[in-house]
Amino acid sequence: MAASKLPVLPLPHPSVLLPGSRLTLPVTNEQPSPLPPTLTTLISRTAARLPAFCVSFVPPGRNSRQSYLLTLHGLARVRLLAPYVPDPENAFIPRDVQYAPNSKDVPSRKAVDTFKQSALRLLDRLARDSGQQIRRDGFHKISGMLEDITDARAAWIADILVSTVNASFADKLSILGTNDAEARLTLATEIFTKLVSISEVSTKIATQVEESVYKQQKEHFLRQQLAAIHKELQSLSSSSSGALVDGQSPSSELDDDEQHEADDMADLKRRIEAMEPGSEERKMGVREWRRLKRIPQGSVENGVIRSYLEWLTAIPWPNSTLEPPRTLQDRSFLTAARAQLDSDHFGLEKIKKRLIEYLAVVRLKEMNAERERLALAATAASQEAERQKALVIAKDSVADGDKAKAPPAPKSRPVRKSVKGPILLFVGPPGTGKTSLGQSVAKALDRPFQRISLGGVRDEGEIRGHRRTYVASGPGLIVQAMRKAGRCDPVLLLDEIDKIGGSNFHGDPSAALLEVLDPEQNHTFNDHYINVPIDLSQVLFICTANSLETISGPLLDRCEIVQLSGYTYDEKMHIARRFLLPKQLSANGMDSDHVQITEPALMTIATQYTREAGVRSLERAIGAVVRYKAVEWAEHVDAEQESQKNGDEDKSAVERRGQYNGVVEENQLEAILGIARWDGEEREREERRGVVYGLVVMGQGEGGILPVETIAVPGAGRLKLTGSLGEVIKESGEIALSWVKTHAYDLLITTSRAHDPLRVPELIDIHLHLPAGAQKKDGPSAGIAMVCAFVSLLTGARVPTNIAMTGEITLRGRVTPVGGIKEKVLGAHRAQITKVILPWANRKDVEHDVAIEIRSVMEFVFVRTVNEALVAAFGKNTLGWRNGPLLLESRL
Ligand SMILES: Nc1ncnc2c1ncn2[C@@H]1O[C@H](COP(=O)(O)OP(=O)(O)OP(=O)(O)O)[C@@H](O)[C@H]1O
Repeated sequence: MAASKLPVLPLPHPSVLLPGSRLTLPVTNEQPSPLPPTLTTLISRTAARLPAFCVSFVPPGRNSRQSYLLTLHGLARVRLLAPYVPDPENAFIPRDVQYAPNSKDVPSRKAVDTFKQSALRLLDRLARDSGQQIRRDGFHKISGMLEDITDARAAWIADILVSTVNASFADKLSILGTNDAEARLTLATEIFTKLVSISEVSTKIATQVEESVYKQQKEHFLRQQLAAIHKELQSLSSSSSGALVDGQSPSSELDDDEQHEADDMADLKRRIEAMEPGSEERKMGVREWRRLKRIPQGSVENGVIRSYLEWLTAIPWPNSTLEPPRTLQDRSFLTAARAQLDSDHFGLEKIKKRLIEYLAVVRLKEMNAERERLALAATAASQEAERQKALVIAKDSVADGDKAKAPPAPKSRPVRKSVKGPILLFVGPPGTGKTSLGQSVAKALDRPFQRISLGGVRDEGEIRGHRRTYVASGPGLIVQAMRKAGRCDPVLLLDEIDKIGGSNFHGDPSAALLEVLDPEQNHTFNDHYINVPIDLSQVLFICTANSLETISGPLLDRCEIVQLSGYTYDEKMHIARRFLLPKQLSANGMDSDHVQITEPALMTIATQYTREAGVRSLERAIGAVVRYKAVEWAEHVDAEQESQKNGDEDKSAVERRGQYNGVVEENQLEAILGIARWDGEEREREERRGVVYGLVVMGQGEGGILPVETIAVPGAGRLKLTGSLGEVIKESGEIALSWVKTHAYDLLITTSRAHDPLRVPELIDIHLHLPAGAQKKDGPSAGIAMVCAFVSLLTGARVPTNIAMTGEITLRGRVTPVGGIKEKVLGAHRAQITKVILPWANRKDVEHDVAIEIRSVMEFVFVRTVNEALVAAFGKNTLGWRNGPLLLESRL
């Protein structure tokens, strides 16, 4: 390593001079500024034998403010032996340096090849990215040189390339500090690869930005053009129509898009301004309005915000100025409510009584709340007066130079207290008037009524709305109903809450419903779309369900259950005459002069064309009859008019069609409604061995009869149960069979107490089936029916088909009470059962719930034990009791 002395010139940051490359710096006449020494590169044209770089000066032109240009040419690598300390006296004193040894090793082929590849790729990229032809040519020239270069010269060209390609300061420094040729090539390869990828990424980003800008510009440009075309067309059409209609241009509502757009926006703005100052909803409205103004019209985002604002401003937000309906304050409120309920519904006395109690509670609460409101308003008014007084004093004192503080303004939005009673839940079969009772309550309270159907709702979002990030998102059912109601205190009927889905991967709709119904939470109900807490505390919720089984415990907990059962035929007759027929007549443009349905005809419609607990099918059938008569009437009127037109001679048209007769008789029903659906069913119900009729309440809450069928088949002494039975009903079957087996000897089925009737005299299986297999059945109430069926099968005695029964049994042979007595008895009555066997403990239910007209036409036998049930079912002397039936007490 050769040592020498050379003068040192510090370069300004971030210049680095590499061997083989050139650097031009401006130099002023003044003293050089103390720039931080970056690299010690040596200078001397005269003093050194092996100079590190050559210099050339370009003197300034005539303008003396121009500086000299100093061009430096790098020659070799040298190391400064002592730290550089600038000497203010003499900037160019020679210092001790050491030349880097001349690397004799030729770098490996592989290193040279990869270096060349990376360098060529980089040069190619730079040439492509470069805007100037001259620079592009320069890069191509270097590429050409690079391809011809020898391996020994590769490291030399690496130095030149690194200083040419805009490498970073750190990279240039590390190249300068690496003397070994192979190491330098590897380093240069890394630098070039890095630069290529940086260039690729920045080109990509630049292209994307360019594209989006281009798109926006294009959209803007096209919109401008479109507007200009519209304008041009408008002026054309107005000038041409002006020529036609005396200077007046008829404008269609479809023409003036821009005007309507402006009107809509102004309307939206007005609605936001009308929101209560300082409220959450107003803040949100203002925020979104500002966003809307920033986003170009016609863009997707613009539409999304617009429809959000439409919703936000359409919700009836609680307002302190909203007056509660005066109806509640009226002294005759309860009498009027009673009259309303009576005018809308027949019967339902207990339910109406309960509703009147409910309305009385609502009224009391409202009156209390009103009193509190008045007291609050009085306090607020006196506070305001105080404030005004204080304000005047404060102003005076400010005028006097005294900086007294003005008293704070009172808080906005006084909260209106909730005035609702408990949440009512109407439970009962379809068509029993649950929805229409809700409507009557709303009418009585003089509030808007909205019905929300929850049947089949599986997605929480349907109740709570979907977040605005979803495509085509919108608010949930509650907010939709509130908007339609248009007031913050409507009556909302949540229909079919028993059909709402539970927790699944779409969330938990019933949990959302819980929040809606919970008075503790519903003053801040959160709809995901609206995203501002909504106060539902003024809403009166009424729920309906067909059965209570599928309603979750917490939901039931919040509700007060009001049970509606089916109607008797007698009630149906009244409802049909007083409500359904007049409703259908007016719906079909007829009146009672034109259609009269006779009493027997109406009864036939109710008994043979419909078999339901409610009156919906009955209403439909009556509607069909009325429509049929409406067609006849219309034809008759046409024929009359025709004859009048043709003069009196031509009466044949009317005669041809016959005279119109508005009376509907029983014998015309088949022509109008078709063959009766239930006719003859009773005849099918023939007495059979092993078949007994039980009483059930079905999924819709409707009572009816269900045959319990048994047969004996060759087998292994087992019981087989079919008919989509649940666990409880299966166990009931086992208990019934065990009881029969235990008493087989007493019932003369076997000849010894030790014999099993399923094994002696023959080995058999008993198959018990409950038809209507598609319907899931469960519950213990078929116990006595099963015992009777087994006894009938094994003894051959039969139970008459006019008898039906229900009751749970214990292993000791006791009959215990069951539920749904009213529905079951009504169902039995509809099915023309005349004798019903029921548990003794259910006497009170019959007494309280079953209408007197039903009790008077049906026989009720209340039994305490299975023995009594058997006597009631088979008759006193049918079964051959070994020791007399009443002596038979269970031995268990
Ligand atoms: N007691 C009654 N008096 C007069 N009309 C009645 C009575 N009960 C039901 N209706 C009429 O029967 C029709 C069906 O009643 P509604 O729609 O209220 O049944 P629902 O119990 O709500 O049935 P669903 O469970 O299917 O919703 C309505 O037109 C209603 O006015």
